[in-house]
Amino acid sequence: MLKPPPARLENGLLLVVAAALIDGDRRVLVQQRPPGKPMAGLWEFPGGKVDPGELPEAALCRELHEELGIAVEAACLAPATFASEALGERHLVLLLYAVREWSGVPRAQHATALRWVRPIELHGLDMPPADQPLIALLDALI
Ligand SMILES: Nc1nc2c([nH]c(=O)n2[C@@H]2O[C@H](COP(=O)(O)OP(=O)(O)OP(=O)(O)O)[C@@H](O)[C@H]2O)c(=O)[nH]1
Repeated sequence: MLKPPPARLENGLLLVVAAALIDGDRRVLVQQRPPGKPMAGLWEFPGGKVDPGELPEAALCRELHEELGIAVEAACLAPATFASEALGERHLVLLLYAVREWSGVPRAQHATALRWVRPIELHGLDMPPADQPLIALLDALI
């Protein structure tokens, strides 16, 4: 079945939601983008594009279930920060939520690998350009 195109705001912005899953040791979960996808090999926060007509929080709960096999209540998504960055010919707006409660054990469903890292370690990972400004903010947040 053909997937509907991702949500674009009227002005052409591409809306993406992502989660900083934070565990009891102040570590955050990142996943490695698989081969065949744009930016393959880079580490990112789990998440994805918001579908047409979908609320951002519903999209993120859906993506976390699809990508990690975990269940997250929308009420457990705490707005953390955002990124705004040119992405090829488009412009990406990425909403990052902090998540401290979920059900299940995160396991990579599509990603090449998962890693739990301290915020300081994010500086040493290859991440998409949009994520760079998020790293220092996360350090302060966690
Ligand atoms: N999930 C996620 N996407 C990010 C991050 N940083 C960043 O630039 N992006 C970009 O945001 C877009 C998200 O698209 P995606 O391909 O992961 O979305 P998706 O899961 O809906 O994939 P699909 O289109 O294959 O179904 C990509 O262009 C990705 O490179 C990040 O930290 N997490």
